Amino acid sequence: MDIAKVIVDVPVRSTDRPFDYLIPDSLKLWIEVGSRVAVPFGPRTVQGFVVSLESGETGSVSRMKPIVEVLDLLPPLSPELVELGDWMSQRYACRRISALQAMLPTALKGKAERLISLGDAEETVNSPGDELFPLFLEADNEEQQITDFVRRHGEVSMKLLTRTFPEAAETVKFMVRRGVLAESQSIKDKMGKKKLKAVDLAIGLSAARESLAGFPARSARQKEVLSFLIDMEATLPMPLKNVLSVLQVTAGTVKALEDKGYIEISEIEVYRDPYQGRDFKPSTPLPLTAEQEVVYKRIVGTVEQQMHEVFLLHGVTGSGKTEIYLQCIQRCVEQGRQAVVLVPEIALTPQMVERFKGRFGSGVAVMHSRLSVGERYDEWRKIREGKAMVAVGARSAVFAPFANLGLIIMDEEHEGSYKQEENPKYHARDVAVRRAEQGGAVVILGSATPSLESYHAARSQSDIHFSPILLEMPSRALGNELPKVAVVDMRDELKEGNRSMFSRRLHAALVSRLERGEQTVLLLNRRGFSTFVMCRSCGYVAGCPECDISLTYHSRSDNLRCHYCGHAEPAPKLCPECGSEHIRFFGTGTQRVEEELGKLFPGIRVIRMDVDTTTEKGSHEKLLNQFRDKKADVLLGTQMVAKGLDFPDVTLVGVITADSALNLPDFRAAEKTFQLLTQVAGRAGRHQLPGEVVVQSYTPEHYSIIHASGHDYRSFVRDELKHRKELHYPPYCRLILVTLSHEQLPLLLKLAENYALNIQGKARQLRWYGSLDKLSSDALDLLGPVASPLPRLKGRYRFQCIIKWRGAIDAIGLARQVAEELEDSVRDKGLQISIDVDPQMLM
Ligand SMILES: Nc1ncnc2c1ncn2[C@@H]1O[C@H](COP(=O)(O)OP(=O)(O)OP(=O)(O)O)[C@@H](O)[C@H]1O
Ligand SMILES: [Zn+2]
Repeated sequence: MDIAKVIVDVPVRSTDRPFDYLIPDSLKLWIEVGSRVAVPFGPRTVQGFVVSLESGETGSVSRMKPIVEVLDLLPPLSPELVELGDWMSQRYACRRISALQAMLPTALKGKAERLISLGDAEETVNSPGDELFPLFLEADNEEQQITDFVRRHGEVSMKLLTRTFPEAAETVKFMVRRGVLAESQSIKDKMGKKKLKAVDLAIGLSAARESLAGFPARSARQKEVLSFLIDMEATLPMPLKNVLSVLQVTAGTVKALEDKGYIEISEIEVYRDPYQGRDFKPSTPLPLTAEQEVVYKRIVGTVEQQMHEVFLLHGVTGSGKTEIYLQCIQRCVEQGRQAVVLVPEIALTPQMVERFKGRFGSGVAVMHSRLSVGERYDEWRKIREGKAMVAVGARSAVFAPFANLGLIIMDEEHEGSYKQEENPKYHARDVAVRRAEQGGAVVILGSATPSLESYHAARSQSDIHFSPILLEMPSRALGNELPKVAVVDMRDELKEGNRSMFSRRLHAALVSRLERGEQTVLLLNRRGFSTFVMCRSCGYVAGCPECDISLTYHSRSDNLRCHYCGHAEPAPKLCPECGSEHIRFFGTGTQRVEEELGKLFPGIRVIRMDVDTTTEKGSHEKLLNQFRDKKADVLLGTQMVAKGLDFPDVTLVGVITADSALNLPDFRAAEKTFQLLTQVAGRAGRHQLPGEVVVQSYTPEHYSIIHASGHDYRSFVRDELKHRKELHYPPYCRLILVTLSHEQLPLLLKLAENYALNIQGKARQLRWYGSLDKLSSDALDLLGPVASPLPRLKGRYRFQCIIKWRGAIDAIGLARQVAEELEDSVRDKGLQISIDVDPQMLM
């Protein structure tokens, strides 16, 4: 094998294919499928990934450029992941490089760096013993200083060189041209490995013991260090800073011991552990309930056979799904295979992590966005280097580089956050199923409210995505009832003169919890709300000058911000349109609810959890711990409070407005409302004390609210599927959202119409175009073009088309092909086309 096919990191469409490179003999041992390499590309050196190896004919090989270097000892990608990347690029109409990069931690997004070393000319002049000619090394000669500096380092980055010699750029260029210095390029990672000075014994243990006697009183401190190291022999090498802090000695003392040859100080590589110093309460497997036992047996049988299968575990809140996950993982690990647990980002609570770390200890790697770049890199390396058996993480953990993955669990599988909204726009559920198929692994999709796509696929064995086996757990593990849910019609409250955001029912329920010392969770469904600024006199609404959406008021900084482009401006005191002072902030923010609570219940202790109070690292955990330790009566928050919490003293859950999201232009609005209400209701009464739920609504007659209050998933599914079928929405077809954007509106309009016409024309030729009414047939339909719900973003106008399709046709390929043809046909590079396959948001 002397040719490597490489996908290069150059973000244009024309490079979205493998390029051939020669593998130099010196690198033959190191290059595998999945290796990350530096390769020449035009005048530059870029990063790339080896996707296959071939032997070439002599003629073609001689013209190829060689690979410059291999960037890692272990290839960061496995052949399996490379193949998965290939699949993703077709499934999501994305570039292969972006699929591969999505699999790796940010730390490995290497960028080219200019390196300077000694050139041939310099070596012939100076190398025959320049110590013989000290006079030539005059320090005031800039060229000579630079040469010396480069010689001392062997190779230096241009960055370091210009930092040391600020005026050097011109001189270096001149020297490179004369061949005195040579320039090359290499790839430098964003983040290096963390190294630490560590102390170890340099002589044998018994020799060290004997030498203790030889220390005079003057070196008593050194003796102390040495005898300490002898005692701690089992944990050597030990970080130097620990020795210094434990013994309160200076670095000089330790250095003196090193000079005498007793010990050695060297650099060791350490993992940055985000959970360092934390004790997790060890847990052991619980005896399973009868319901759990049936489900466990069914899944674990397949795990033991190492076969591929997808299970949809529909278990009500508190049914003990997590215990099933834990025991299945245990079986998987006992077989020498590894497991991935996916949880939605906001459900990645410390409580969740604790349950896995408590069972599997340090064999658990945790990956989520709150970790620093370095921490994430090190958790990833723990997996790659075989030091972890279980990975718990948000959506991208589906790419955890395990060598022999046996089980992928996706908790709360219905969550929209499993879909990535930037390129590559993948859904972790589909990627998980595909990855498990490749490697003969089991997938468990767990939820109290499965997505309609998964549930429908399980029941009808439809071929839209995959065909999971449905397993159900209808009762709670601890035997207690699901909480009673009361729905309050807020229109009646208003009619009867209650203008507060709390209904009388919720108010009374809160009072009784405060009296009994029990706890309450309050949910403010913020989807669909915004705290925008409006003038009560003229109706002016403050909007973003770039994006055509209203600005959001942030009270902390007293300014207005655009959530799409980041534009910020001071909050106005007077209306810029009419000059009126009656310009106010609208919408119900968590802060306003908190203020209201304070007024209604003096002395009430509230913990507010939302994006504002959880920006700092660890703040989420701190707030939850305070609540668990009963330092507050009420936990008030957005969606964050709805998931995964399991606190024994929570007996009341209140939902301030259940239906705020029902009117969004989103065909999943009812499903999301139902899911959120069911999830949050499930936080109440999970242990001994019975729970109560109060849901406030302006449309209590809506079926999503009625069925959520009855904990009636099946009826909800029945009603919702009826709508989906009538209106041709998933799961009865699939969608592709195509968004075209350009700075010039008239041109964009023309291009968007072209796009739609071309799709329709081609579909007609292929005999795909037609009605989606006939359920069984291949069909494709196109809606639009229409202005996007966000018609302008960052100064660009946006139009969208929605492709609806069904059957065994390559609609994704068509959407992509037509987009590329359109891009090629316009010379103007200002056109951008984004393709979102199976979109979660139609915005
Ligand atoms: N077999 C068992 N024996 C005793 N207690 C159990 C058992 N299984 C689960 N539990 C307990 O029941 C409670 C609910 O379980 P768990 O949190 O796993 O439910 P869940 O299905 O994941 O719920 P949710 O979907 O609401 O997050 C927990 O306190 C858990 O410790
Ligand atoms: Zn904006």
